[in-house]
Formats: sequence, structure tokens, C-alpha cells
Amino acid sequence: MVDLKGLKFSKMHGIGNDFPIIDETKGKVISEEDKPEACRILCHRNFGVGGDGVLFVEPSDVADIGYRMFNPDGSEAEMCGNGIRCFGDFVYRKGILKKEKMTVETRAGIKTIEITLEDDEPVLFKVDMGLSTFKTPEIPMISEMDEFLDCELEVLDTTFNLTAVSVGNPHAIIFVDDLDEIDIDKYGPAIEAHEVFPEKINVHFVEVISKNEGKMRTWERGAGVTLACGTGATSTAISGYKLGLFDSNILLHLPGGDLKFNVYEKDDALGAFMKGPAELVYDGEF
Ligand SMILES: N[C@H](CCC[C@H](N)C(=O)O)C(=O)O
Repeated sequence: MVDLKGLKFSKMHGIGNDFPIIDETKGKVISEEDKPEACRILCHRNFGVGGDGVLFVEPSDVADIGYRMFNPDGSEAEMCGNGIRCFGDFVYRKGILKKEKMTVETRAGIKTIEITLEDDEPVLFKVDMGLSTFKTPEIPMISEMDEFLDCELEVLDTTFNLTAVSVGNPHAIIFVDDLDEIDIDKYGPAIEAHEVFPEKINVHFVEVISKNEGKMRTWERGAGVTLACGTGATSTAISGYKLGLFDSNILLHLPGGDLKFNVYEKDDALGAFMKGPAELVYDGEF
């Protein structure tokens, strides 16, 4: 059993997607071997701090600073969109990196964060989430199709029209007529662990309100239902744009709050800027 007594952390959230964050810029606080179990303990809502994941701040040789994210089940994710805004707030507010525009090394490549300040307080974060891919081998998804765009997938007792996309981590986007009719607790885990997704997948049900607005609910890989998913919302904005359901500027409503997106085209691929808040809830010691 990993002993976390005395561990210093800050509890943060990005529109309700919440995380303990740990500064490892001055050396490992939790060993690599112990990180999965430590994250399971920290994320536990009764026996731990509670969270939809744990964020780590690390030094980087290729960017201003480094960032890692672990899910509550102990698995490491390539990227976390709500988390990187919390990360930006944390490193700025704590004086670890007092830059309003920073580059961040992640397992999904280098991302850029631009911080908007009000009275020297970080209030809004614009993140270049980078480019997506719809190529099934790169998601990864086992399919004879090169891309899986609004195609049928059999799940338990029903069939969903699903779009598979990666923004560094994998996402299944399902556009529906009525979000309230979806049993996310039944179909979320079934899609997450579907045999066609060898590395599992994050699952999002989306209702289009207009060409510039939508609302969504998420079942996250390694976490379950969350109040928001930043990479999932990014994937939704990009997928909706690719399918002609959304224009390039999109406001998405998630149960925990709203995120704004500006989809762009680059190198024959689609990327997006994400804009949203981050909050420091408290500084703590385990
Ligand atoms: N569960 C995700 C990582 C966290 C993503 C989410 N919290 C976000 O804001 O992007 C995965 O395993 O890919």
C-alpha cells in the first residue's frame, strides 16, 4: 500500500472535471512504480481526496514545462483538456512558470496555453489542442474502414451511429436527437470497453442545438461519468465540423459548464482552439 501521508497537492477543477495536482518540477514526489496506485487512492471520493484524475507538473527539455494525467483507475492518459487549463492556472498562480503564453509537453505532443489575466489573476485559458486524426489505425479502432464517420456500431441491444476520432486520446462521438433519452450508465461502459477499441475509448453523446451550439454528456475512459471532458468536447467540435453539423465557432454546454471552440484546418487535418476557465478549490496535505 502506497503511503501518501504528508503529500502536498492543490485541488482544482475545470467546469467540474476535478483533479488533485502535484508539483514534480523539483523531483519525483511519487515514484513511477507507485503512481497508478497513488492515483487510485487520491481520486477515491470516500477514502481519498476525490477526483476525475491526477495531474503532475514536470520539467521538460522540449517545452516550457511538462504535464501528465492519470485516470482514477490508475491508467495514464495521453492528454486531458480540462486538466491542462487547471495546470496552466496552477503553474502561473504558484509562480512555477509566470508566463501568460506557455508551451506544454504532453504525451499527445506540445500544446500552447494563452492565459487571460484580470488584476494579475488568471481567469480564462485558450489552449491550442492541436490536430485530430480520424484514421482508424491511429485512434486506434479495429475496422476495415479507413475512417469511421457516423457509422453503425452494434452495442449490447442497440446500434449507434458513431464517429471515432483522436486528439491524442481516443473519443467516440454519438450525435443523438434527445440527450435525455440516453442511458449513459448502460451504454457508456459498453462502448468504452468495446472489442473494436483495443485501448478503450472516451464516449460522448451530443445533441446539436444549432450550427454554433450543442450540448453533451460524457462517459470517460478510466473514470466513468464526469461533469465535463475537454478533449471530448474538442473531439465533438471537430467531428461536428467534419460532418457538417457545426460551423467552425462552437459553444458546447456540458453538465459542469460551457466551453468555446474555434476549429481550424492545417496540413489536411482539423484542429481546434479551446477556451474555458479553471478554478483552484484549495491547497491541501494528504
Ligand atoms: N479519461 C481520458 C483522460 C481525461 C480526459 C478529460 N478529463 C479531459 O478533460 O480531456 C482518457 O483516458 O483519455
